[in-house]
Amino acid sequence: MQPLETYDIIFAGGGATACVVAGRLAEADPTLKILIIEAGKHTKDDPIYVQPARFFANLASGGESCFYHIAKPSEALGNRPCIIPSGRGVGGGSVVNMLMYTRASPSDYDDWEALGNPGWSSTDLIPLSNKAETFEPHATNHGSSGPIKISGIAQTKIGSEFLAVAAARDKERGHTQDANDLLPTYVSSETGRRSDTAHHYIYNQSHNENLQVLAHCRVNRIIFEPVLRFLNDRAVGVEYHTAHDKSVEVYASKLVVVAAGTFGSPSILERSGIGSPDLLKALDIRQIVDLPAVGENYQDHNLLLVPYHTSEDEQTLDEIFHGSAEQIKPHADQWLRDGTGKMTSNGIEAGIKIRPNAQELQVLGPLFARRWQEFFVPKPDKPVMFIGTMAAYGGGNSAAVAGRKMFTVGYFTKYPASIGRTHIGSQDPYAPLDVEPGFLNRPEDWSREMARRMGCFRGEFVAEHPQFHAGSAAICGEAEGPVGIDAPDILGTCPMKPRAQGGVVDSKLNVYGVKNLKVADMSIAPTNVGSNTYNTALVVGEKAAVIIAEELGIKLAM
Ligand SMILES: Cc1cc2nc3c(=O)[nH]c(=O)nc-3n(C[C@H](O)[C@H](O)[C@H](O)COP(=O)(O)OP(=O)(O)OC[C@H]3O[C@@H](n4cnc5c(N)ncnc54)[C@H](O)[C@@H]3O)c2cc1C
Repeated sequence: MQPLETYDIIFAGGGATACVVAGRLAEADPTLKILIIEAGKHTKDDPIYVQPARFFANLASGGESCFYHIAKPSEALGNRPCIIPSGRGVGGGSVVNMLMYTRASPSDYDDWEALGNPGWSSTDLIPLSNKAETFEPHATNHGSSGPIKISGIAQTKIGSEFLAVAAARDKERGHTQDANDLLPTYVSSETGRRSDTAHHYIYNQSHNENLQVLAHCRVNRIIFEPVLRFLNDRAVGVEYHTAHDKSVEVYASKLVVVAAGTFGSPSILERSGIGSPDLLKALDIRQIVDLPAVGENYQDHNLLLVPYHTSEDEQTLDEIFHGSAEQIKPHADQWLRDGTGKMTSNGIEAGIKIRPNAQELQVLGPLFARRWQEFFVPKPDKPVMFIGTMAAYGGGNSAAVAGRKMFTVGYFTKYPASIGRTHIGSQDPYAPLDVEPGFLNRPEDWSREMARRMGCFRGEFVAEHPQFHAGSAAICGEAEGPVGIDAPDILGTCPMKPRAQGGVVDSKLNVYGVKNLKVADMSIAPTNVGSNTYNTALVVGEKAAVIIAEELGIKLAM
């Protein structure tokens, strides 16, 4: 790659959303000079990213595919810290995630619009979700020609058994339409490959020399230039550190887009002097904009992965998730031969987005009842939880799978009432962040059980079942050590709202108080969505591309 002297647009961060925006703009106008600066490595054609079933071992390895943010210990988690991963590498979360396909509830986007964001309603955004996808399972109201391929070929029977139990034993349950079935995945049935944004929006345009990606480079701050004295500052470039820790400045004539994700984007803004005056003063950073909402409003889904034993004749993915190179080889060989078999699967084959029945509401008590009445009753498309199966052991104790086959049930709360924050603790772009996710701070955030009724059930893997205080349905156990409880569907730390109501960007994604600076990633989501968040990242990316193309007078493909 021959570096250019200046660029038209620079992306600070090259994750799921950035690749969509940059790829769409480059495709529409190949003369546009675009630079993506990404902290992680290139991911092109690397088996750990493109072979779907390798996602688990890749995450469990604790390697360089993710940032692992260690939060401050909190009372609600028994004074333990929790660890929250976020994607790292070209494609960000889209190359490392669990490949589960679910969509936001329409009312989620309508809530965004109602917060003062014209053009962000479900009527505006669902067509953009369709534009991004080719949805292979037969369904109405989905896309049929987008770059992201969605399929759903079950490799085990565990998902269908789970759905059979739900249908037969839980007749009173409330649920929403998406998802309430076998679960689609971000996998192409034609190739068996993961459908991430790096390969499907960026690497497929490697012939375009004006679309450049710098991997292993960490953006430190935005460079500003005053427009006029006393007037807003204008973003003109970024300063980044190379893998060899050399500091480099690079300039953009039209726009800088911060797209470093829910943790990365507020950090870059704060290091650039945009944030709370108290924090900036304490860290000796020159204030560009007084914007105290930066880094606040952190939201996620709470997830518990609860493992069970199953019978030895059951098909599971344990040999790929936890197996030796020798055990994995036949599956990798089959995948290389014709893109089929267990290597194409994430093992997460069924799920239900559930709402409680009248009896459960009684059990859940008055605190949740208030949240139910105020938040869930007026929006019948919002689930309280997602419950789904994984046809493998979903924990990190390798002894668990020695000689026993396992399955796991995942319990996600979709709209936790608890809200947290993330801020920088120093000017150093490599320093750990001060993260307070707020998990379970509010007692309305709760859980539910099904696995013991499934035919494949052969007992709990007790060591990893949550231990509750007597009489409590919502407090985490008192065991020592860190706890994994986030989904990690992280969002909200640079929310799109009016400035006076705690916003960081306006509905055109412009950062308040400066010019030529936008944020485009899941940090702009002002409120939570009732789905895993990759789909919403695609939507934000497609919408950002439309906004930027309109402003630059570029015609985008519809
Ligand atoms: C482990 C995991 C599992 C998930 N499973 C699912 C799932 O099954 N289904 C689903 O729908 N969603 C899932 N998600 C969520 C989904 O992947 C995210 O919502 C999505 O990736 C968010 O996109 P983003 O653009 O906001 O951020 P990201 O994709 O995280 O991109 C941000 C990028 O910015 C880079 N960056 C950060 N700081 C800097 C810096 N200073 N300089 C340069 N680059 C920087 C990062 O390296 C990263 O590549 C999962 C996420 C994770 C992490």
